[in-house]
Amino acid sequence: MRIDVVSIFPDYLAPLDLSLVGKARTGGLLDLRVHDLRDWTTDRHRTVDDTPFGGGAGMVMRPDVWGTALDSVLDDGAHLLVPTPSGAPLTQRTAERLAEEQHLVVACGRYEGIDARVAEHYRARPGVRVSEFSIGDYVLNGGEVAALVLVEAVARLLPGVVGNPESLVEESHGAAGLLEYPVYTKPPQWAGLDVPDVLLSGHHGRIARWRRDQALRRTAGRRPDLVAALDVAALDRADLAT
Ligand SMILES: N#Cc1c(-c2ccc3ccn(Cc4ccccn4)c3c2)n[nH]c1N
Repeated sequence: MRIDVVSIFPDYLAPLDLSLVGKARTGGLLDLRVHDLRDWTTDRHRTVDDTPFGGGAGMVMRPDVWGTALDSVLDDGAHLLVPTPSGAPLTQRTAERLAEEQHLVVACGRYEGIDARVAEHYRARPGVRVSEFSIGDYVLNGGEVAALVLVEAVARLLPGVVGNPESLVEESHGAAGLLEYPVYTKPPQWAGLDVPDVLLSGHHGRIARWRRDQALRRTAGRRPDLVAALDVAALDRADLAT
């Protein structure tokens, strides 16, 4: 998979040189290219923004600079992803679908956002899909943090990136749509607190049922919205697998 990220702060994406994503890059599993939007400016001041039509506070990113940049990195079949507070929620299901694709291009806006004609222009281009997404109901200063989130959420799903693929199934928002159960490790006693006895029992069936019960309780308590969407069939399949 190839992912291009375009930003006026390319150093913001430096953490993608680290850990699993960094290993995926050096191992050839992920071709990640980070670009400075200002490389496509033509004026002495390398200007990327201007005042908004219709007035209002802040500045808007110019469509012409973005158009030159995206024409340079987009190819047929690419999926243009634009982080924005007004975007569709980025979910695990979205990440799973994106991990199946060949080429993602993430356009990181700043200021009050990117001129709306940019997304409109590329939606009209045959062979290019455009998705505006959001990583949560809070306001950030730009799209770079969202790009970090998206790249990590997608890269970890690529074959060979995570050591034990089975770990991708049980985690929060995994196949059954439940939040993850609580996890414990040594020492068995810490700060006057014990590990639940069932986890020391060696009885795999009981452990699996306890974990599913804990996941259900957590999901009902913290994310009642997910309970309504629970895939009971997937839950039963997960149960049968234990
Ligand atoms: N994903 C995501 C985001 C963003 C986000 C993404 C891109 C940009 C480009 C500029 N800004 C600042 C800004 C502030 C106010 C109104 C418009 N724009 C961004 C914010 N905020 N919160 C999320 N979950």
